[in-house]
Amino acid sequence: MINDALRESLASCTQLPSLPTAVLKVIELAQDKSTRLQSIAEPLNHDSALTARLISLANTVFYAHLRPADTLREAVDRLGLEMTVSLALGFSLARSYGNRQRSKGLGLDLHYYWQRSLTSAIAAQELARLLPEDPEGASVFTAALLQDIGMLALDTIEGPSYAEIIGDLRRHDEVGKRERNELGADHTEIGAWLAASWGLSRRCCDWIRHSHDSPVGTSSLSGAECVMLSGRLADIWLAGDGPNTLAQLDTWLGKGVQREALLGRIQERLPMIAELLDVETPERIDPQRLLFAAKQLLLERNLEMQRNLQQVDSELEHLRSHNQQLDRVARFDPLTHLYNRRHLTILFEQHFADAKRDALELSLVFIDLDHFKQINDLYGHHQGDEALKAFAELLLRISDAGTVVGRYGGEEFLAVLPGRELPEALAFADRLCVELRDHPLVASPDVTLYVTASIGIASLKDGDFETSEAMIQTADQRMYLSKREGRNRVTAGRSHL
Ligand SMILES: Nc1nc2c(ncn2[C@@H]2O[C@H](COP(=O)(O)OP(=O)(O)OP(=O)(O)O)[C@@H](O)[C@H]2O)c(=O)[nH]1
Repeated sequence: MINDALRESLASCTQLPSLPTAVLKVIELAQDKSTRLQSIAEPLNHDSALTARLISLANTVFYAHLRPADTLREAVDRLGLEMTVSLALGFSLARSYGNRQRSKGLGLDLHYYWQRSLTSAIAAQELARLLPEDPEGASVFTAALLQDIGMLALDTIEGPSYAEIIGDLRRHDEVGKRERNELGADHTEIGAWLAASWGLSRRCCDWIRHSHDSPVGTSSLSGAECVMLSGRLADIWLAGDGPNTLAQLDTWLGKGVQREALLGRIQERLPMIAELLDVETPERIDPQRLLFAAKQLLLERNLEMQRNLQQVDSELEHLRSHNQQLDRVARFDPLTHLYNRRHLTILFEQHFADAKRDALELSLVFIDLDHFKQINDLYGHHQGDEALKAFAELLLRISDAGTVVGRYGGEEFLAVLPGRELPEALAFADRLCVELRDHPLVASPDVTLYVTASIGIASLKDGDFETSEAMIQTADQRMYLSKREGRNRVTAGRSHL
């Protein structure tokens, strides 16, 4: 979108790039389907310089006939309607705009500008010719030739500051970005607007507007896409980094396009159109060498990408293992490797909710080791730790697959028995007490350590608990009762409270 201020400047500017009446007339005639090819020649006949150029162009090898064309009518006949219009247009603009600006010695490098425009135009047309269906080569020629015409308009409005704003002409992608930032619109929009004001077809204006977009990348290119790629192809000659430009183009050109043939044909045609527009032919390139260098570049990039991918893979692996570690820290007790209090509570809440919903049994065994402070005091903290670890192993050993055990606090443990009633929970607690009685928790050459436990049991059916916390609290109170009554015992059910 062109902003209001810019639109006003464009509307009030009397010096915008313009076309002679004869060329405007030709454009108008060309829009009319009933126009006979020959009537196109009439308005142009008065422009002797243009006439001479068109005739000489029509006699080049590209439009070769047995007999040379002597008149403009014959030249138009050979060149065809669109091509005549295109060349008349380019010639008139290059003639008037090029000279004026060069004499001032300010602003845009017009010589470079016209070299790029004409190379683009030829590139678009040659690209279109290589495709299985030619999307009207002459039309793409016009749109590609005029794709940057908006730059001339912006240069006229902004004066010498325009060249400063857009910076290095060789970095064409940057030009559009800078125009949008600094002036509120880029030259493709202005160019489309200008082309519409000259009466060029809607399709041509659209192609100019989208000339700097990227192709969508389907198997074959459209006319619009030939125009989109034309400036980038021109940069192979003009931006000073052919292999890189060619490598960037590679994916868009696709398999169907013979690159060497394409570059060769563009190069062959450059001198003749350069002469018509009165600019120097861009320096020749060696397509074969350039393609080889581009291929090397692509290979290097491929390798670089593979290296990056490998790095990303190993970083991902590292993150994954770090996450696993974090997950372990969040769920497990570092000393005993049993579930920690937080995770144990979550799991119990889930079992409690399931049991409530499906009217299932659920029992909870609250275990507190007896006189643990004394163990630490007598044998040292390290032996205390060993005892806790051994107790955790014992818990796991006597638990079946459905039982969930964890460390609830310092020397407190919980066993959650889903689907189990009070008698089964009692059996579990008794087994635990028997194991503790019969086997020392620590048996090293220095220490033999027997530990007892005080246990409280709560079963869902027996308690009518509203919440999981209430059930834990009851089991805890019953464990406390076991302590009060002399430790090393199990308390379960109401009768014990
Ligand atoms: N070695 C070791 N000791 C711990 C750990 N966590 C808690 N303890 C100790 O466990 C002891 C618990 O002491 P108390 O709450 O007084 O209970 P108790 O000595 O077991 O006595 P009762 O519970 O009344 O039988 C404290 O001395 C804590 O330091 C641990 O990870 N390692």
